[in-house]
Amino acid sequence: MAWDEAERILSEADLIHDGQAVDRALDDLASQITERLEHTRPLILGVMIGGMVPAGMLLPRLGFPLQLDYVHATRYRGGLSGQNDLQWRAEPGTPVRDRVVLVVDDILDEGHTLAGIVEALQAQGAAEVLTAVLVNKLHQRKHPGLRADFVGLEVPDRYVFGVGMDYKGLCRNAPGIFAVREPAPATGDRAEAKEPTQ
Ligand SMILES: O=P(O)(O)OC[C@H]1O[C@H](OP(=O)(O)OP(=O)(O)O)[C@H](O)[C@@H]1O
Ligand SMILES: Nc1nc2[nH]cnc2c(=O)[nH]1
Repeated sequence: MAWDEAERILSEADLIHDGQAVDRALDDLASQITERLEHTRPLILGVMIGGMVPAGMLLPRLGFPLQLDYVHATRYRGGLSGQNDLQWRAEPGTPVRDRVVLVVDDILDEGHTLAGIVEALQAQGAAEVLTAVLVNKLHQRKHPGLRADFVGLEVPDRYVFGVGMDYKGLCRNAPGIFAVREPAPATGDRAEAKEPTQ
């Protein structure tokens, strides 16, 4: 575990959304989800590990009958970039056949994790699979056609952590959403960038 490194990264990180913004986003997510799912007796599946924090903050905001369970599927496995394969560590313990299922995760980045989970739940006979993420990362590298049904906040195309999201397995408890500070460009790069174009 990179404890010292994680402390330094947190102290130098840029705050993208503070705790109040996260709370407002969760309120907003909850009202959208309520409008869509309140009469469906849904099965809510938190995606371990990161999804457990936003799922835990979201659930008390949902005032209708629902059932909670989890799946554990991971692509990053403590690293800062995703592997090609989605590793399943726990399939849902509750049968999903004929159920309306809401998958709750912390972040939609390239979308391979959510796509793999949605595909598995559909293959298991779920009646409908919806997805909710606390944050959506803005870039053009998404798994084709992948969008979350409910999105709390947008984040820039940087490595982010906090509210469930980790930095090398740590910092998931940071109370807002932070982005790892990017190193300043090398002097040579800067000089090159300033070079006038002919
Ligand atoms: O959209 P993608 O590019 O597929 O990435 C998003 C996934 O990455 C993180 O999981 P990770 O594999 O790091 O596991 P964790 O929940 O244990 O942090 C996060 O919790 C999402 O599940
Ligand atoms: N913690 C964290 N996990 C991710 N999984 C995919 N993208 C990210 C990210 O930016 N931060």
